[in-house]
Amino acid sequence: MGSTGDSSDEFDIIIVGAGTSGCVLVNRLSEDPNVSILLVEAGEDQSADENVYTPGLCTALLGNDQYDWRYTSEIEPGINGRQILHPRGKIIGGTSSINSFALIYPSAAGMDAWAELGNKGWDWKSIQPYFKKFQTIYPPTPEVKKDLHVAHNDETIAASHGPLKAAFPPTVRPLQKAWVDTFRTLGLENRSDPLEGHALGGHTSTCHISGDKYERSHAGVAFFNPVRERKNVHLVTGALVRKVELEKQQDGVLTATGVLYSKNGAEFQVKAKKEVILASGVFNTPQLLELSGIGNPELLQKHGIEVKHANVNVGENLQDHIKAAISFEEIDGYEPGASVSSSEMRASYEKDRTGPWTWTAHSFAYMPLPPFLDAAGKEELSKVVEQHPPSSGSSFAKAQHDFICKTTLSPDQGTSTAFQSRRPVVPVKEGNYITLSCMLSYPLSTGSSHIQSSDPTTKPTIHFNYYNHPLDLEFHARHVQSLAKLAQTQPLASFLKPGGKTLPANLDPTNIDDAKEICKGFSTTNYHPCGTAAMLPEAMGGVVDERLRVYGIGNLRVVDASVVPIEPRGNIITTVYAVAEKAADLIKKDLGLKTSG
Ligand SMILES: Cc1cc2nc3c(=O)[nH]c(=O)nc-3n(C[C@H](O)[C@H](O)[C@H](O)COP(=O)(O)OP(=O)(O)OC[C@H]3O[C@@H](n4cnc5c(N)ncnc54)[C@H](O)[C@@H]3O)c2cc1C
Repeated sequence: MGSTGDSSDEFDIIIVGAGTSGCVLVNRLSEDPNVSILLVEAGEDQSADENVYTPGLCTALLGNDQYDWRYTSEIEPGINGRQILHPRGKIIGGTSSINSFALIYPSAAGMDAWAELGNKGWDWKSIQPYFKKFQTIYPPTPEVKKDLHVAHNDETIAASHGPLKAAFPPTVRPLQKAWVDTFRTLGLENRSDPLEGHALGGHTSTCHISGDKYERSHAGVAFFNPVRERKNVHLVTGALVRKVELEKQQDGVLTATGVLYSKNGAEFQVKAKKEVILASGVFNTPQLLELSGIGNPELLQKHGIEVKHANVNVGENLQDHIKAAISFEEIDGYEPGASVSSSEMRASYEKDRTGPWTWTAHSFAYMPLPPFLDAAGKEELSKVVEQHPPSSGSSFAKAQHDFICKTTLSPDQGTSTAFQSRRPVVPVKEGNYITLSCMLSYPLSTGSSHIQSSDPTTKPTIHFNYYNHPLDLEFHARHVQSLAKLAQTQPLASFLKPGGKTLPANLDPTNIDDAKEICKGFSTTNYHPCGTAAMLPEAMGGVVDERLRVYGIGNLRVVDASVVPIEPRGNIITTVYAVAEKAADLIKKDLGLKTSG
């Protein structure tokens, strides 16, 4: 690995952010030994830290300055004025190094909707191969395969051949089995390989945990470590990029020529001969664009930043997956794991990678709404949709609205991702609970993330506008009602105490108004913000084109969750990896880079 930090340094490509996307890019682009790449990361390499690599210790990472940027939303009127904490990884591997491991997949219809917005080459058929390219899936044991009715095709597992390691749980707990069996009772067992884009119903997800050592497989260990010794790869950590340098070229095109970063109190200017790529994440990427003079002129002028290129779309279109939950008191005597002390858990994990610290349970479902409604409920849902046309006249809002409403009315499309966990939805003094959650897959509400100062160390102002679009609350409350039905279905029902308590107390989810109160009063983020530098035609709200080039600027791209125009159905990281893999191919082609293998 080469040295950096010298103000005279010059590279072919500078990637800002060694996070989920940045690590994929440096791995793939450095396959060409003739291209020099600098990766600039604000955090440090903490892959050897037990909180990072031990699945069972992952909660220690959140809200801790050592690993987390610790963002917070502004007051959100739609959720009773609450503010929501938004962790983001400040560490090699970025948010993949602090997240919750679940690998859930988008729907073919959802990806096709991206293409229909004008993004040529981003339909499901074109992007699907990249979901296999980024990972290697360890096959489940025969017992796990049988008990969990695993739907992943053996061919898919065999064909996955990428750096990220993904695995099924090593053992099956009774509640995990009950989860998939409950969906079988409802006729909603998922029989479709989730990587085929048509999954529907209950299943157990894989996690990005290595199936041999039971350690977190994050972008840093999977994508960056194998290439860090390449002579053309250069890394600087603890370095905050303050802005992208832009210069007008002889042909009149405003072009990215490098970045300015600070480290240990000193500033460094580094040049990029070919490209600067922002992979800094959903809040920091728009912040860097704005600090560099690309954004809404009014906002930039307010903060004394020279307007280099006006684009009011920068930092807009922020979307997130919000989740609501109900907790049910569990039967007496079912408390798996509760009898094992943390010193015992540590001992078994350290000795031979066994015990509860190896895994975090991931019982998921791609939940359609209509199968949980009776005839009157379906009719009512259709009426609700008719009463709420697109909220603004923009062509993006109309296209987004049409796609989401059509999908929500379909019995064959999962429009919430449901899962079970053990943490009660509100803190309780006593009792054991099973919590069923549902995350609204396709939100219509959009918000923004913008600078509030020209100082790069000041956090941006983040507004999600949760439930700002009335249909989000209508749809989400009905999904909450589905959870109540799920809880009454066997075998899950047999784990819940008959007549036991439910949380939040005094709200009856079978009543739609109470279900809405559960959403407004208790829902929180599922941590998948996206969309702040959206890949869309500029007139529709775009910041980058379908080759992820920033409009109006030469040699500048964005590759991270910011470019996602419409939230994917499931948890977002599989899509982030697939987008980064596809972006690497686009960049190689555009720059004429060689590919190995
Ligand atoms: C608590 C939590 C749990 C989650 N669980 C899941 C899950 O189970 N499944 C799932 O699919 N998704 C999950 N996610 C979401 C998922 O992990 C993220 O969406 C994804 O990792 C984002 O990748 P990215 O490349 O956009 O950005 P990141 O991975 O965040 O990378 C951005 C990088 O840029 C660096 N950076 C930023 N600004 C600068 C700057 N100015 N100078 C230098 N470096 C900079 C950052 O430090 C970081 O390393 C979770 C997220 C959180 C917070």
